[in-house]
Amino acid sequence: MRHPLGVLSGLLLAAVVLAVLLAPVLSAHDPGVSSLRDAFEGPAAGHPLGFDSAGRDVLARLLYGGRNTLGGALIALVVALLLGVPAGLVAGYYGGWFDSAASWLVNLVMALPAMVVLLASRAILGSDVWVLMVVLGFLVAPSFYRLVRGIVANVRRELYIDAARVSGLSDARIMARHVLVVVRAPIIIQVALVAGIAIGLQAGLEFLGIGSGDAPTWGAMLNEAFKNIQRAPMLMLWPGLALGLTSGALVLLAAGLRDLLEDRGTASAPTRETAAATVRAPATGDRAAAGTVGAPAAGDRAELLSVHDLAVSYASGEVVHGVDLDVRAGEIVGLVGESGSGKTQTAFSILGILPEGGRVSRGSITIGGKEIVGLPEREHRALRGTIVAYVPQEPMSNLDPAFTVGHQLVEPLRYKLGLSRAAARRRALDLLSLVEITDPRRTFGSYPHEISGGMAQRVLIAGAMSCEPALLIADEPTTALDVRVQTEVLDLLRRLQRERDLGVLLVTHNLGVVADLCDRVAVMRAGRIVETGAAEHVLSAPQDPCTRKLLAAVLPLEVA
Ligand SMILES: Nc1ncnc2c1ncn2[C@@H]1O[C@H](COP(=O)(O)OP(=O)(O)OP(=O)(O)O)[C@@H](O)[C@H]1O
Repeated sequence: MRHPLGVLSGLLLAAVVLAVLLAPVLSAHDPGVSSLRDAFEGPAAGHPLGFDSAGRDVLARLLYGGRNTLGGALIALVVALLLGVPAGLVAGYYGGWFDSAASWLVNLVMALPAMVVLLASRAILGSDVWVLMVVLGFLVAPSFYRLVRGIVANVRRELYIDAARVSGLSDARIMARHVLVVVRAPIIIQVALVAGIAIGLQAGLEFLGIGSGDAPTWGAMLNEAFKNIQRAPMLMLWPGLALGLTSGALVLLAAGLRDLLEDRGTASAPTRETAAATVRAPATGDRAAAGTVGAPAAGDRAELLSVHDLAVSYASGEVVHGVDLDVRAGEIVGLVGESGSGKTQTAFSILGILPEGGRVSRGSITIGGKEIVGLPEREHRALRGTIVAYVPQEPMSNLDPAFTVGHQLVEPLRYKLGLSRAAARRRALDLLSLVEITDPRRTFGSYPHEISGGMAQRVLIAGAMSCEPALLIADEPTTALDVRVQTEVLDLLRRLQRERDLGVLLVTHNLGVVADLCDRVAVMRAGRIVETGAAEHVLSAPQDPCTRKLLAAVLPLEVA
């Protein structure tokens, strides 16, 4: 109702579609039966729009013709959607050879003039209007492909997509849940525009006399009326009006949809209320059951994480050169080093999410005794979230802005642990309490932009803890937060480690954080570990110049 023009065009389209569907009810006449006696006769009883040049009822032809015209456009649309959208999704998400091949093909198709191809198709495939509409679908599919590919390629780079991968969701799920939701609105708008184009092209073909000829369509009616324009000009009016109003309504509807759907804030408001209302529904108090789910106690493992002689290489060369690192259950190990020293590359190797082009070129990584170098992606994914979890650096950009916090917590619980919707919601609320969020219900129903950075980081820690992992990798978990919140989040990590016997690998460049939290520390420089030992020992008697430099960076703070 906020967009009257959109509503009006929507209603007009609905009326046209309804009239066309109800053709047998609205007109008692056969659109093909002619009575030459009545040719060019004006309106008469039972024939409100009169007769055409062959003495056929104009209203019947208009209604039945609408079926063919709109049906033809629908076929073209469905073909275009089926070809363009999946191809665009795959090309945008994965890139690579498929993207190159599909983009090449799309450029080729777009270079062809549609009318000429349709004329040639008619010569080869015959005059069946439905077949021509399938060809038209092929010709307009590139507009969907380009639209979807462009958006998906952008969304693919968002951190929340990486976060979803890290939490162990499969590509298909990520595409369905996080990517499709972003392309949905533009696709709907494009559908309205392409429908208008398809109707126009189809009518154009029929007007030129290249369509099926015998079946009534609005374009064929125009063609016939045009031949007799001197004698009965009114015959042009009805199909012209039908085509003009339908195409115009589609364009206006597309504009209205664009105004509403592409303005996220306004469009998502109702959903948000619905989501919040669901969350506020009375919850059953059974929280104990949820606590039983998860991996076996981490303390059973002798060595939780063991990295030996790890090397990471890109085409440009080796960036991590033989790193050794161990994390035991219940231990917090700091991995420190200046920017570019290889901390993140080491952490990503453990998570099995090295960026494209990067690979573990040497060495071994075992988690709970299991070798993970060379593990198929499927098995690696099964480990992520459940055995090893990840807390990323920038909390805000790792939450999907299109979903509530609750939804993002519930999703992995349902699909990784197989919990029912209600059980997953209870567990998500428990997790929010676990990370000391004061009003879990409210946060559960909030969208990421409605919570603070500190809360977002707690939510991500809750998410990481959701499947009770044995090992947590936290990459600079406090850099984006102010000092007070930093302390709170660090306290929270310490508490979780103590209570749950969690092994934590804390990636940071801040030796202050290490002093505060870590049992042991490994210092990296230029892709190598240059110093390692008990945190207390390393901090009180640093051997390596790099450690001394990092230490000097935090000392002024301590003095202050
Ligand atoms: N995609 C990539 N291709 C090639 N080299 C890369 C790539 N990503 C990182 N590197 C290189 O790997 C090295 C280590 O980077 P890494 O991100 O692990 O550093 P870091 O210690 O985590 O730094 P920061 O604290 O700034 O995040 C850097 O020299 C960087 O140039």
